[in-house]
Amino acid sequence: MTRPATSCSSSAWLSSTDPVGRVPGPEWWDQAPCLRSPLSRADHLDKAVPLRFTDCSFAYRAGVPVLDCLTLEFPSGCTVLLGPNGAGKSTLLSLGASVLAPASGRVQLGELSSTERRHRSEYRRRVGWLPQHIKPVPSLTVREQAAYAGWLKGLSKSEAWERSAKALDRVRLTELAKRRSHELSGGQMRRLGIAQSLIHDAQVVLLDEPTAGLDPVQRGVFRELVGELSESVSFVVSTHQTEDLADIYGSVIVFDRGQVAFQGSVPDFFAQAPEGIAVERRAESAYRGLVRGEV
Ligand SMILES: Nc1ncnc2c1ncn2[C@@H]1O[C@H](COP(=O)(O)OP(=O)(O)OP(=O)(O)O)[C@@H](O)[C@H]1O
Repeated sequence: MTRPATSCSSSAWLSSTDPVGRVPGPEWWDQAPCLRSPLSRADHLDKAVPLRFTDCSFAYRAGVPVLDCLTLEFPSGCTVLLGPNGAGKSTLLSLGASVLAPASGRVQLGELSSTERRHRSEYRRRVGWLPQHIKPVPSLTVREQAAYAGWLKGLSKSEAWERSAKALDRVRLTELAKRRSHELSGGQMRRLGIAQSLIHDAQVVLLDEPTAGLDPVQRGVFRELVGELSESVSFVVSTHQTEDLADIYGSVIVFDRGQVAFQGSVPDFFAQAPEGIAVERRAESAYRGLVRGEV
């Protein structure tokens, strides 16, 4: 591996020749050596590539399926994924991120398969993912951790370092860039996770409860960020927060017990609520009518 450009050389992370060996990372970073290969410009030309699940089945334990022959295509644009606890939303996003592999069926981004060995690194470069539980990488600063995520997704070290500044700015973490990431609060850590998932210009970004623990101002920042990026990136956002649905998303998927209970536009979703329900209660009412609840 080549050394980074000069402007970056003061950073401990950038001066290491093998950051993968030096830093024990969160689960998706542990796969770094097989993920890492240089990005080309052409990778991001065609943004509107559908993420598709075809006849997908998955179980953590034999005989207890979380997904059973699920077929689902996420539309381009911003999609909100709703569903009760245990419905399988995180599992679905982990399969979409290729952190988990289906027992049968296919997960594809366009023509790329998440499980075919020859497609895997390309697939992972095109998909950004914020897991539900994001961990600090010991000894790295906030900016180093963001840059490290970009490097693992195929950016050069110097490019990852440059882009990390923009990514942190987007989530309003610039002031904390030099702090060790393990010193961040839960909400700040979440914002770092969002920055990491955006740093390499993925085509599809999967965010698992990105606004959990964020204060109202930071939820507003998230809303603006998604609005700003959604012309060039497709988002799938799993959340339990339905208040600002119409302000952020174009489509809604309600997931219940591993199956799609509803898929459609935001107005179609609101139309599921009984007539006469106040505007501010329509999303909650529509949701309640569609799900059977926790398993
Ligand atoms: N690592 C695991 N090992 C065994 N079972 C698991 C594991 N992770 C999730 N499950 C089970 O799989 C099912 C789906 O869980 P999942 O986390 O995907 O749901 P979810 O919709 O994201 O829930 P929540 O809204 O509470 O985050 C649940 O029954 C859960 O108990």
